Amino acid sequence: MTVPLIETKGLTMRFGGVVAVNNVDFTLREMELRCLIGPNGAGKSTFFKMLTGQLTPSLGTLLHRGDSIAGLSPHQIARRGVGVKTQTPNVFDGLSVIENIMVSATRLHTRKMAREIVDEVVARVELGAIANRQVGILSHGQRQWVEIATVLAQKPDLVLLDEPVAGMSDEEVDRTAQIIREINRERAVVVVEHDMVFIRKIAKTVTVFNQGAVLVEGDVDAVLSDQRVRDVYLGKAAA
Ligand SMILES: Nc1ncnc2c1ncn2[C@@H]1O[C@H](COP(=O)(O)OP(=O)(O)OP(=O)(O)O)[C@@H](O)[C@H]1O
Repeated sequence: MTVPLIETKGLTMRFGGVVAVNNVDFTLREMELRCLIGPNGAGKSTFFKMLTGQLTPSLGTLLHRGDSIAGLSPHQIARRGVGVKTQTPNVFDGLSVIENIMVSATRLHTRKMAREIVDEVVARVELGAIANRQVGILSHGQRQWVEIATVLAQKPDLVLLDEPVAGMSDEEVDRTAQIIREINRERAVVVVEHDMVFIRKIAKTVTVFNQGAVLVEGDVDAVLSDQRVRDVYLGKAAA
């Protein structure tokens, strides 16, 4: 049997008396694209932060290619090939697009290799037209794409994206969906997102969280038409 890229068993996170993530079993295969959805407070961000090393699980196992990563720092997890785009901005406004990607690439690679990576990532995310612009003057969508490019510059095998289309226009959402599909040609991707239109554009398999646990998981069409999902989430969120 092949070892999963990520596997959790009984993963649990408590904040005092609040059980934010409760006994979650989750498996992600190499090259998979998985969307995590669920209503506010369902535990998606907490689960995501355990994968990235921002939070240390209270209980349970968390494996990356069979090795425990529970308690490793975000930097150690990044070195294992897990790239993360959080909701918090992580680019330098005063630097150009290329400079930002270079800074990120040189964190994990030699300068010579970083230069090659910058060219590859600029092409992959189609940032050539704005490559020399200062990030501070870019539109919201363009900034998000630069953020994604800085994640790709670390050459991860797994890309974790927390609400990548929040605040984007319809065109920007379309473009982001394209970028994510492109990334998924070579890498596994986990996306936490609220935007159902976007989920339908990119998702194959969806995991629905509710009250800290996995409510249902499966093919996007089956999941989004599941009555239990509609009751907890779509009934309120989708028109
Ligand atoms: N640092 C913290 N301290 C205490 N409680 C927390 C903390 N972080 C999250 N929680 C609680 O854990 C539960 C799950 O929150 P979480 O942010 O993971 O949900 P979510 O599904 O990501 O929600 P949203 O879609 O609103 O981002 C909530 O009840 C939240 O209030």
